Amino acid sequence: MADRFIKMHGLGNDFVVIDARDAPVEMTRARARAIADRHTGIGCDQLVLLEPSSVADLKMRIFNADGGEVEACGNATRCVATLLGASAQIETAGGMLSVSRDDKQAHVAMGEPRFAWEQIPLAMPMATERMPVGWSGLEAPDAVNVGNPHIVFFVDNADAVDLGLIGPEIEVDPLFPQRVNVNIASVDRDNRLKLRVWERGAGLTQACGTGACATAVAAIRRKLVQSPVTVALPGGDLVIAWAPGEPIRMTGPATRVFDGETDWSRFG
Ligand SMILES: N[C@H](CCC[C@H](N)C(=O)O)C(=O)O
Repeated sequence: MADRFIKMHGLGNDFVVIDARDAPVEMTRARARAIADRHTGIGCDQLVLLEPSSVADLKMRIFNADGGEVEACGNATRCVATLLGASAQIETAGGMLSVSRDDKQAHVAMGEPRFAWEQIPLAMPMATERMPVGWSGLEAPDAVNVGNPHIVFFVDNADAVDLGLIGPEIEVDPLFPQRVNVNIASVDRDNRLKLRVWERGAGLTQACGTGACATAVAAIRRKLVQSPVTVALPGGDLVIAWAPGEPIRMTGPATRVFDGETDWSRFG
């Protein structure tokens, strides 16, 4: 019997979504990597597996293109929100998420950000604002956990940084025991951030929802912008709202591209 999937994207960050709520699909690192492969598989930045939940409308599991299972994916959360009712709860490894949708946008409460070095996590005690570290001229970043680990550098022009070169180096630096998503941001014009992201386990993507959340939180803390802030990614804009003590709220589009069928036993 053919297995169904839905190809979706959030601002060009693309997903293969498998709804396994009625029939389990065994997912391994090798199978996730094989499905995500853009040459020999279906192709996506992340694979999203939906399973039954005893505490929410469903459980969302996220696998990066390298096969690694991770805690959070903001763009995928908006996509999954459009498969549910007007409002819903989604259980993830990074925490419980409240989502809602209208005919154009999806809205996600991403939980509260965490800032302590052991919550990022870092390999040693360290201030996580204007950290005393640097790579190839990128200095004094902020580290934020928004369900998954992010490091945020603020520069004069985000487009002037060769993120394809420096991103993979920082991603695997021993300072980050679970690796890290690397964000390069600049204040674009009044109250708007330009953001480029090297994603842990996926590389350069058109957009990163959790990256936009982490960057907006760091910029609001530094008083570079005020909440709500527009974050301009290569694939388009997200609006992020946050104040200390509150969950991060993200709003943006989600696109269903096509429905497909395959046999998962072919992969991995
Ligand atoms: N690469 C991320 C997962 C996907 C995040 C991104 N696609 C988003 O929209 O948040 C990580 O390893 O934590």
